[in-house]
Amino acid sequence: MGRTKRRRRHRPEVSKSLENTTDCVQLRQWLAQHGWKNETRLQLRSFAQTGRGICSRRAINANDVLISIPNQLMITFNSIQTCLMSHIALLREPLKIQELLAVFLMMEVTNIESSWKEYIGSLPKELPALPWLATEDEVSLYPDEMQKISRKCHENYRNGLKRAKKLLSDALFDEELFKWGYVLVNTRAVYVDPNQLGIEEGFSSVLLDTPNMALCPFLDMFNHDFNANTEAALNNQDGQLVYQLKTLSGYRKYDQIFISYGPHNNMKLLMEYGFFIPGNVYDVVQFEMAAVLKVLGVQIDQRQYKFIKEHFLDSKLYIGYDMLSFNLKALIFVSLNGDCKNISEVVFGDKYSEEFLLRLKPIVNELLDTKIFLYKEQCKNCEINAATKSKYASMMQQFLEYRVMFVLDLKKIFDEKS
Ligand SMILES: C[S@@+](CC[C@H](N)C(=O)[O-])C[C@H]1O[C@@H](n2cnc3c(N)ncnc32)[C@H](O)[C@@H]1O
Repeated sequence: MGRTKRRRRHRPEVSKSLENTTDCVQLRQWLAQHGWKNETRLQLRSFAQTGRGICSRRAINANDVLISIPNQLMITFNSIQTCLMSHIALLREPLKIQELLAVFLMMEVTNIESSWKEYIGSLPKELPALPWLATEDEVSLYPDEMQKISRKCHENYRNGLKRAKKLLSDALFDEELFKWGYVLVNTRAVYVDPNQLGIEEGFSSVLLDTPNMALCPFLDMFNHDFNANTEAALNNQDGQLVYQLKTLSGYRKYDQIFISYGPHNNMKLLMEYGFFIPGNVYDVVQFEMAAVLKVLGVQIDQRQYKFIKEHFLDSKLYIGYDMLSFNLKALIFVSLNGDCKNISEVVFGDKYSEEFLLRLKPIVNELLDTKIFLYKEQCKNCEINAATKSKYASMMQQFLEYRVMFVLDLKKIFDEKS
Protein backbone atom coordinates (compact mmCIF):
# COMPACT_ATOMS: atom_id res chain seq x y z
CA MET A 1 0.00 0.00 0.00
CA GLY A 2 2.78 2.41 1.06
CA ARG A 3 4.77 1.51 -2.08
CA THR A 4 1.80 2.05 -4.41
CA LYS A 5 1.13 5.39 -2.80
CA ARG A 6 4.73 6.42 -3.11
CA ARG A 7 4.92 5.30 -6.71
CA ARG A 8 1.75 7.14 -7.57
CA ARG A 9 3.09 10.36 -6.11
CA HIS A 10 6.39 9.95 -7.94
CA ARG A 11 4.90 9.00 -11.29
CA PRO A 12 7.02 10.80 -13.88
CA GLU A 13 5.59 12.64 -16.87
CA VAL A 14 4.75 10.34 -19.80
CA SER A 15 7.87 10.07 -21.93
CA LYS A 16 9.73 7.78 -24.29
CA SER A 17 13.46 7.19 -24.38
CA LEU A 18 15.29 8.43 -27.47
CA GLU A 19 18.55 6.84 -26.45
CA ASN A 20 18.47 4.17 -29.15
CA THR A 21 17.75 6.49 -32.05
CA THR A 22 20.63 6.79 -34.53
CA ASP A 23 21.01 10.55 -33.97
CA CYS A 24 21.23 10.12 -30.23
CA VAL A 25 23.66 7.16 -30.34
CA GLN A 26 25.97 9.06 -32.68
CA LEU A 27 25.77 12.25 -30.65
CA ARG A 28 26.63 10.42 -27.43
CA GLN A 29 29.56 8.55 -29.00
CA TRP A 30 30.93 11.79 -30.41
CA LEU A 31 30.52 13.61 -27.07
CA ALA A 32 32.24 10.75 -25.22
CA GLN A 33 35.13 10.68 -27.72
CA HIS A 34 35.68 14.36 -26.98
CA GLY A 35 35.78 13.97 -23.25
CA TRP A 36 32.16 14.39 -22.10
CA LYS A 37 31.65 12.21 -19.05
CA ASN A 38 27.89 12.57 -18.43
CA GLU A 39 28.41 12.27 -14.69
CA THR A 40 24.75 13.10 -14.01
CA ARG A 41 23.52 10.27 -16.29
CA LEU A 42 21.44 12.56 -18.45
CA GLN A 43 19.18 10.96 -20.98
CA LEU A 44 17.25 12.27 -23.99
CA ARG A 45 13.53 11.49 -23.96
CA SER A 46 10.47 12.58 -25.84
CA PHE A 47 8.01 14.10 -23.35
CA ALA A 48 4.28 14.35 -23.95
CA GLN A 49 4.11 18.02 -22.95
CA THR A 50 7.25 19.48 -24.46
CA GLY A 51 8.65 17.11 -27.09
CA ARG A 52 12.33 16.17 -26.87
CA GLY A 53 13.98 17.07 -23.60
CA ILE A 54 16.29 15.77 -20.88
CA CYS A 55 15.93 13.76 -17.68
CA SER A 56 18.39 11.88 -15.51
CA ARG A 57 18.57 8.21 -14.65
CA ARG A 58 19.39 9.27 -11.10
CA ALA A 59 17.98 11.88 -8.72
CA ILE A 60 19.52 15.33 -9.11
CA ASN A 61 20.09 17.38 -5.98
CA ALA A 62 19.88 21.13 -5.61
CA ASN A 63 23.29 22.70 -6.34
CA ASP A 64 24.47 19.75 -8.46
CA VAL A 65 26.42 20.58 -11.60
CA LEU A 66 23.99 19.32 -14.21
CA ILE A 67 26.27 19.24 -17.19
CA SER A 68 29.80 20.28 -18.22
CA ILE A 69 30.45 20.58 -21.94
CA PRO A 70 34.09 20.98 -23.03
CA ASN A 71 34.74 24.19 -24.92
CA GLN A 72 36.15 22.34 -27.92
CA LEU A 73 32.71 20.80 -28.53
CA MET A 74 31.00 24.16 -28.72
CA ILE A 75 30.53 26.14 -31.91
CA THR A 76 31.93 29.57 -31.10
CA PHE A 77 33.26 32.47 -33.14
CA ASN A 78 36.72 30.87 -32.83
CA SER A 79 35.62 27.55 -34.30
CA ILE A 80 33.81 29.28 -37.16
CA GLN A 81 36.82 31.41 -37.92
CA THR A 82 39.02 28.36 -38.30
CA CYS A 83 36.52 26.48 -40.49
CA LEU A 84 35.26 29.31 -42.66
CA MET A 85 38.57 31.11 -42.98
CA SER A 86 38.61 31.09 -46.78
CA HIS A 87 35.04 32.41 -47.00
CA ILE A 88 35.53 34.94 -44.23
CA ALA A 89 38.48 36.31 -46.15
CA LEU A 90 35.98 37.11 -48.92
CA LEU A 91 33.69 38.93 -46.56
CA ARG A 92 32.48 42.09 -48.23
CA GLU A 93 30.18 43.11 -45.40
CA PRO A 94 30.30 42.16 -41.72
CA LEU A 95 27.56 39.92 -40.31
CA LYS A 96 25.94 39.59 -36.90
CA ILE A 97 27.13 36.64 -34.84
CA GLN A 98 23.71 34.96 -35.23
CA GLU A 99 24.00 35.22 -39.01
CA LEU A 100 27.55 33.91 -39.02
CA LEU A 101 26.52 30.91 -36.92
CA ALA A 102 23.61 30.33 -39.33
CA VAL A 103 25.97 30.44 -42.33
CA PHE A 104 28.19 27.97 -40.51
CA LEU A 105 25.32 25.53 -39.93
CA MET A 106 24.17 25.95 -43.52
CA MET A 107 27.65 25.02 -44.79
CA GLU A 108 28.37 22.24 -42.31
CA VAL A 109 25.07 20.39 -42.63
CA THR A 110 26.09 19.22 -46.10
CA ASN A 111 29.76 18.69 -45.21
CA ILE A 112 30.21 14.96 -44.56
CA GLU A 113 33.61 15.63 -43.05
CA SER A 114 32.37 18.25 -40.63
CA SER A 115 33.85 18.00 -37.12
CA TRP A 116 30.32 18.74 -35.82
CA LYS A 117 28.52 16.21 -38.03
CA GLU A 118 27.08 14.27 -35.09
CA TYR A 119 25.93 17.42 -33.35
CA ILE A 120 24.37 18.86 -36.50
CA GLY A 121 22.65 15.51 -37.07
CA SER A 122 21.00 15.87 -33.65
CA LEU A 123 19.41 19.24 -34.48
CA PRO A 124 15.66 19.32 -35.23
CA LYS A 125 14.92 19.00 -38.93
CA GLU A 126 11.65 20.86 -38.54
CA LEU A 127 11.60 24.41 -37.28
CA PRO A 128 9.54 25.49 -34.26
CA ALA A 129 6.32 27.36 -35.10
CA LEU A 130 7.67 30.89 -34.75
CA PRO A 131 4.80 33.20 -35.77
CA TRP A 132 7.05 35.37 -37.98
CA LEU A 133 7.78 32.39 -40.24
CA ALA A 134 4.16 32.44 -41.46
CA THR A 135 3.09 34.04 -44.74
CA GLU A 136 2.20 37.75 -44.77
CA ASP A 137 -1.48 36.79 -45.28
CA GLU A 138 -1.41 34.80 -42.06
CA VAL A 139 0.54 37.43 -40.15
CA SER A 140 -2.10 40.00 -41.07
CA LEU A 141 -4.64 37.95 -39.05
CA TYR A 142 -2.62 38.17 -35.82
CA PRO A 143 -3.39 40.69 -33.08
CA ASP A 144 -1.78 44.08 -33.88
CA GLU A 145 0.96 43.77 -31.29
CA MET A 146 1.98 40.38 -32.68
CA GLN A 147 1.84 41.60 -36.26
CA LYS A 148 4.31 44.31 -35.32
CA ILE A 149 6.76 41.94 -33.65
CA SER A 150 6.43 39.38 -36.46
CA ARG A 151 7.20 41.97 -39.12
CA LYS A 152 10.17 43.26 -37.15
CA CYS A 153 11.56 39.71 -36.74
CA HIS A 154 11.02 39.06 -40.43
CA GLU A 155 12.76 42.30 -41.37
CA ASN A 156 15.76 41.39 -39.16
CA TYR A 157 15.89 38.01 -40.86
CA ARG A 158 15.68 39.51 -44.38
CA ASN A 159 18.49 41.96 -43.56
CA GLY A 160 20.63 39.13 -42.21
CA LEU A 161 19.89 37.04 -45.29
CA LYS A 162 20.88 39.92 -47.58
CA ARG A 163 24.17 40.36 -45.74
CA ALA A 164 24.91 36.64 -45.64
CA LYS A 165 24.20 36.23 -49.36
CA LYS A 166 26.96 38.70 -50.16
CA LEU A 167 29.39 36.41 -48.36
CA LEU A 168 29.09 33.39 -50.62
CA SER A 169 28.53 32.65 -54.26
CA ASP A 170 24.99 31.67 -55.30
CA ALA A 171 26.14 28.09 -55.85
CA LEU A 172 27.18 27.81 -52.21
CA PHE A 173 24.19 29.58 -50.70
CA ASP A 174 21.05 27.66 -49.78
CA GLU A 175 18.31 30.00 -48.57
CA GLU A 176 16.22 27.29 -46.90
CA LEU A 177 19.22 25.94 -45.01
CA PHE A 178 20.22 29.46 -43.96
CA LYS A 179 16.72 30.03 -42.56
CA TRP A 180 16.93 26.70 -40.74
CA GLY A 181 20.31 27.69 -39.24
CA TYR A 182 19.13 31.20 -38.38
CA VAL A 183 16.07 29.96 -36.44
CA LEU A 184 17.99 27.21 -34.68
CA VAL A 185 20.66 29.63 -33.53
CA ASN A 186 17.95 31.97 -32.29
CA THR A 187 16.22 29.27 -30.28
CA ARG A 188 19.27 27.31 -29.02
CA ALA A 189 22.37 29.48 -28.67
CA VAL A 190 23.82 30.21 -25.23
CA TYR A 191 25.42 33.43 -24.08
CA VAL A 192 29.20 33.39 -23.80
CA ASP A 193 31.67 36.02 -22.68
CA PRO A 194 34.08 36.53 -25.63
CA ASN A 195 36.91 37.49 -23.25
CA GLN A 196 36.62 34.19 -21.44
CA LEU A 197 36.83 32.35 -24.75
CA GLY A 198 39.98 34.25 -25.62
CA ILE A 199 38.36 35.92 -28.62
CA GLU A 200 40.68 38.69 -29.70
CA GLU A 201 39.57 42.25 -30.37
CA GLY A 202 39.96 41.95 -34.15
CA PHE A 203 36.44 40.65 -34.82
CA SER A 204 34.96 44.05 -35.67
CA SER A 205 36.02 43.76 -39.32
CA VAL A 206 33.98 40.53 -39.58
CA LEU A 207 31.15 41.15 -37.12
CA LEU A 208 28.58 43.88 -36.62
CA ASP A 209 28.13 42.91 -32.97
CA THR A 210 30.08 41.00 -30.32
CA PRO A 211 30.70 37.25 -30.62
CA ASN A 212 28.72 36.44 -27.50
CA MET A 213 26.61 33.57 -28.86
CA ALA A 214 27.65 29.93 -29.13
CA LEU A 215 26.04 26.56 -29.79
CA CYS A 216 26.50 24.03 -27.06
CA PRO A 217 25.82 20.38 -27.98
CA PHE A 218 23.47 18.38 -25.73
CA LEU A 219 23.07 21.34 -23.38
CA ASP A 220 20.77 22.83 -26.02
CA MET A 221 18.33 19.96 -25.48
CA PHE A 222 17.06 21.35 -22.17
CA ASN A 223 13.55 22.73 -22.42
CA HIS A 224 12.36 25.87 -20.66
CA ASP A 225 10.32 26.19 -17.49
CA PHE A 226 9.64 29.47 -15.72
CA ASN A 227 10.21 27.78 -12.35
CA ALA A 228 13.62 26.40 -13.25
CA ASN A 229 16.60 27.88 -11.55
CA THR A 230 20.03 27.27 -13.03
CA GLU A 231 23.35 29.05 -13.14
CA ALA A 232 25.47 28.95 -16.27
CA ALA A 233 29.19 29.69 -16.42
CA LEU A 234 32.35 29.01 -18.40
CA ASN A 235 34.69 27.42 -15.85
CA ASN A 236 38.12 25.93 -15.76
CA GLN A 237 37.99 22.25 -14.91
CA ASP A 238 41.23 20.30 -14.71
CA GLY A 239 42.89 22.85 -16.95
CA GLN A 240 40.10 22.68 -19.53
CA LEU A 241 37.47 25.33 -20.26
CA VAL A 242 33.96 23.89 -19.85
CA TYR A 243 30.45 25.35 -20.14
CA GLN A 244 28.70 24.35 -16.93
CA LEU A 245 25.12 24.44 -15.75
CA LYS A 246 24.36 24.18 -12.08
CA THR A 247 20.78 23.54 -10.97
CA LEU A 248 19.54 25.28 -7.87
CA SER A 249 16.58 22.92 -7.55
CA GLY A 250 16.44 19.14 -7.30
CA TYR A 251 14.80 16.66 -9.68
CA ARG A 252 13.58 13.11 -9.24
CA LYS A 253 14.91 10.33 -11.38
CA TYR A 254 13.26 10.43 -14.88
CA ASP A 255 11.52 13.75 -14.25
CA GLN A 256 12.19 16.21 -17.03
CA ILE A 257 14.96 18.64 -16.08
CA PHE A 258 14.35 22.20 -17.18
CA ILE A 259 16.37 25.35 -17.42
CA SER A 260 15.02 28.88 -17.65
CA TYR A 261 15.55 30.85 -20.85
CA GLY A 262 14.68 33.99 -18.87
CA PRO A 263 11.66 35.53 -17.10
CA HIS A 264 9.71 35.65 -20.38
CA ASN A 265 5.98 36.24 -20.76
CA ASN A 266 4.04 33.95 -23.11
CA MET A 267 4.04 36.39 -26.01
CA LYS A 268 7.84 36.53 -25.90
CA LEU A 269 8.10 32.73 -25.61
CA LEU A 270 5.83 32.27 -28.60
CA MET A 271 7.58 34.86 -30.75
CA GLU A 272 11.13 33.77 -29.89
CA TYR A 273 10.81 30.03 -29.28
CA GLY A 274 7.49 28.91 -30.78
CA PHE A 275 5.69 27.74 -27.63
CA PHE A 276 3.87 29.14 -24.61
CA ILE A 277 3.18 27.79 -21.14
CA PRO A 278 -0.30 27.93 -19.58
CA GLY A 279 -0.02 29.40 -16.08
CA ASN A 280 3.32 31.10 -16.81
CA VAL A 281 3.80 33.36 -13.78
CA TYR A 282 5.54 35.98 -15.92
CA ASP A 283 2.61 36.30 -18.29
CA VAL A 284 1.01 39.70 -18.88
CA VAL A 285 -1.40 41.48 -21.21
CA GLN A 286 0.01 44.63 -22.69
CA PHE A 287 -1.73 47.87 -23.64
CA GLU A 288 -0.99 50.81 -25.88
CA MET A 289 -1.42 54.27 -24.37
CA ALA A 290 -4.07 55.15 -26.97
CA ALA A 291 -6.14 52.10 -25.99
CA VAL A 292 -5.94 53.07 -22.30
CA LEU A 293 -7.04 56.65 -23.03
CA LYS A 294 -9.91 55.33 -25.13
CA VAL A 295 -11.19 53.21 -22.25
CA LEU A 296 -10.80 56.16 -19.87
CA GLY A 297 -12.70 58.34 -22.34
CA VAL A 298 -10.48 61.35 -21.63
CA GLN A 299 -8.30 63.70 -23.59
CA ILE A 300 -5.11 64.75 -21.86
CA ASP A 301 -3.70 68.27 -21.95
CA GLN A 302 -0.13 69.33 -22.73
CA ARG A 303 1.02 69.28 -19.12
CA GLN A 304 -0.23 65.74 -18.62
CA TYR A 305 1.29 64.61 -21.94
CA LYS A 306 4.67 66.13 -21.03
CA PHE A 307 4.67 64.39 -17.65
CA ILE A 308 3.82 61.05 -19.24
CA LYS A 309 6.51 61.38 -21.90
CA GLU A 310 9.19 62.70 -19.53
CA HIS A 311 8.70 59.72 -17.23
CA PHE A 312 8.19 57.13 -20.01
CA LEU A 313 4.74 56.33 -18.65
CA ASP A 314 3.56 55.47 -22.17
CA SER A 315 5.56 52.21 -22.18
CA LYS A 316 5.51 49.01 -20.13
CA LEU A 317 1.73 49.22 -19.72
CA TYR A 318 0.57 45.80 -18.63
CA ILE A 319 -1.50 43.70 -16.26
CA GLY A 320 -0.20 40.39 -14.95
CA TYR A 321 -0.69 38.10 -11.96
CA ASP A 322 0.98 40.84 -9.86
CA MET A 323 -1.70 43.15 -11.28
CA LEU A 324 -1.10 46.58 -12.83
CA SER A 325 2.38 47.63 -13.85
CA PHE A 326 3.71 50.76 -12.14
CA ASN A 327 3.43 52.70 -15.42
CA LEU A 328 -0.13 51.61 -16.19
CA LYS A 329 -1.37 52.70 -12.78
CA ALA A 330 0.54 55.98 -13.10
CA LEU A 331 -0.74 56.63 -16.64
CA ILE A 332 -4.34 56.12 -15.51
CA PHE A 333 -3.82 58.43 -12.54
CA VAL A 334 -2.16 61.20 -14.57
CA SER A 335 -4.79 60.96 -17.31
CA LEU A 336 -7.68 61.23 -14.85
CA ASN A 337 -6.17 63.95 -12.67
CA GLY A 338 -5.16 66.84 -14.88
CA ASP A 339 -5.79 69.31 -12.06
CA CYS A 340 -3.65 67.47 -9.48
CA LYS A 341 -0.88 69.74 -8.15
CA ASN A 342 1.44 67.04 -6.82
CA ILE A 343 1.33 64.32 -9.49
CA SER A 344 4.97 63.32 -8.86
CA GLU A 345 4.41 62.85 -5.14
CA VAL A 346 1.37 60.62 -5.69
CA VAL A 347 2.87 58.56 -8.51
CA PHE A 348 6.42 58.12 -7.23
CA GLY A 349 5.49 58.06 -3.56
CA ASP A 350 2.72 55.51 -4.20
CA LYS A 351 0.25 57.84 -2.45
CA TYR A 352 -2.85 56.91 -4.42
CA SER A 353 -6.07 57.79 -2.62
CA GLU A 354 -8.68 55.18 -1.66
CA GLU A 355 -11.05 56.95 -4.01
CA PHE A 356 -8.67 56.50 -6.96
CA LEU A 357 -8.06 52.83 -6.11
CA LEU A 358 -11.83 52.26 -6.07
CA ARG A 359 -12.11 53.98 -9.43
CA LEU A 360 -9.44 51.67 -10.84
CA LYS A 361 -11.56 48.56 -10.44
CA PRO A 362 -14.06 49.13 -13.27
CA ILE A 363 -11.30 50.61 -15.44
CA VAL A 364 -9.17 47.49 -15.14
CA ASN A 365 -12.21 45.37 -15.84
CA GLU A 366 -12.94 47.32 -18.97
CA LEU A 367 -9.34 47.23 -20.15
CA LEU A 368 -9.32 43.46 -19.74
CA ASP A 369 -12.71 43.17 -21.47
CA THR A 370 -11.35 44.98 -24.52
CA LYS A 371 -8.60 42.35 -24.74
CA ILE A 372 -11.05 39.47 -24.41
CA PHE A 373 -13.16 40.92 -27.19
CA LEU A 374 -10.10 41.38 -29.41
CA TYR A 375 -8.65 37.95 -28.78
CA LYS A 376 -12.01 36.30 -29.48
CA GLU A 377 -12.33 38.16 -32.77
CA GLN A 378 -8.81 37.30 -33.84
CA CYS A 379 -9.23 33.74 -32.72
CA LYS A 380 -12.10 33.42 -35.21
CA ASN A 381 -9.80 34.69 -38.00
CA CYS A 382 -7.11 32.18 -37.13
CA GLU A 383 -9.71 29.44 -36.83
CA ILE A 384 -10.75 30.05 -40.43
CA ASN A 385 -7.12 29.95 -41.48
CA ALA A 386 -6.26 26.97 -39.31
CA ALA A 387 -8.71 25.02 -41.44
CA THR A 388 -6.00 25.16 -44.10
CA LYS A 389 -3.82 23.46 -41.49
CA SER A 390 -0.96 25.90 -41.36
CA LYS A 391 0.96 25.13 -38.16
CA TYR A 392 1.35 28.86 -37.49
CA ALA A 393 -2.39 29.52 -37.69
CA SER A 394 -3.14 26.54 -35.44
CA MET A 395 -0.54 27.66 -32.93
CA MET A 396 -1.90 31.22 -32.97
CA GLN A 397 -5.45 29.94 -32.53
CA GLN A 398 -4.38 27.88 -29.49
CA PHE A 399 -2.50 30.86 -28.13
CA LEU A 400 -5.48 33.21 -28.49
CA GLU A 401 -7.87 30.67 -26.97
CA TYR A 402 -5.52 30.39 -24.01
CA ARG A 403 -5.19 34.17 -23.91
CA VAL A 404 -8.96 34.56 -23.42
CA MET A 405 -8.82 32.18 -20.46
CA PHE A 406 -5.78 33.95 -19.05
CA VAL A 407 -7.48 37.37 -19.17
CA LEU A 408 -10.63 35.93 -17.58
CA ASP A 409 -8.39 34.59 -14.85
CA LEU A 410 -6.82 38.01 -14.34
CA LYS A 411 -10.29 39.55 -14.04
CA LYS A 412 -11.18 37.05 -11.34
CA ILE A 413 -7.96 37.60 -9.40
CA PHE A 414 -8.29 41.37 -9.61
CA ASP A 415 -11.87 41.14 -8.44
CA GLU A 416 -10.87 39.06 -5.42
CA LYS A 417 -7.90 41.30 -4.55
CA SER A 418 -9.64 44.64 -4.76
C1 LIG B 1 16.91 24.89 -26.77
S1 LIG B 1 15.74 24.00 -27.65
C2 LIG B 1 15.29 22.74 -26.51
C3 LIG B 1 15.36 21.34 -27.07
C4 LIG B 1 14.35 21.00 -28.13
N1 LIG B 1 13.10 20.58 -27.51
C5 LIG B 1 14.84 19.92 -29.06
O1 LIG B 1 14.17 18.92 -29.24
O2 LIG B 1 15.89 20.06 -29.64
C6 LIG B 1 14.41 25.15 -27.64
C7 LIG B 1 13.18 24.70 -28.36
O3 LIG B 1 12.56 23.64 -27.63
C8 LIG B 1 11.16 23.80 -27.56
N2 LIG B 1 10.77 24.02 -26.15
C9 LIG B 1 11.56 24.45 -25.14
N3 LIG B 1 10.88 24.49 -23.98
C10 LIG B 1 9.63 24.11 -24.26
C11 LIG B 1 8.45 23.97 -23.47
N4 LIG B 1 8.41 24.24 -22.15
N5 LIG B 1 7.32 23.55 -24.08
C12 LIG B 1 7.31 23.27 -25.42
N6 LIG B 1 8.40 23.38 -26.22
C13 LIG B 1 9.54 23.80 -25.65
C14 LIG B 1 10.83 24.96 -28.47
O4 LIG B 1 10.59 24.48 -29.76
C15 LIG B 1 12.11 25.76 -28.45
O5 LIG B 1 12.27 26.55 -29.60
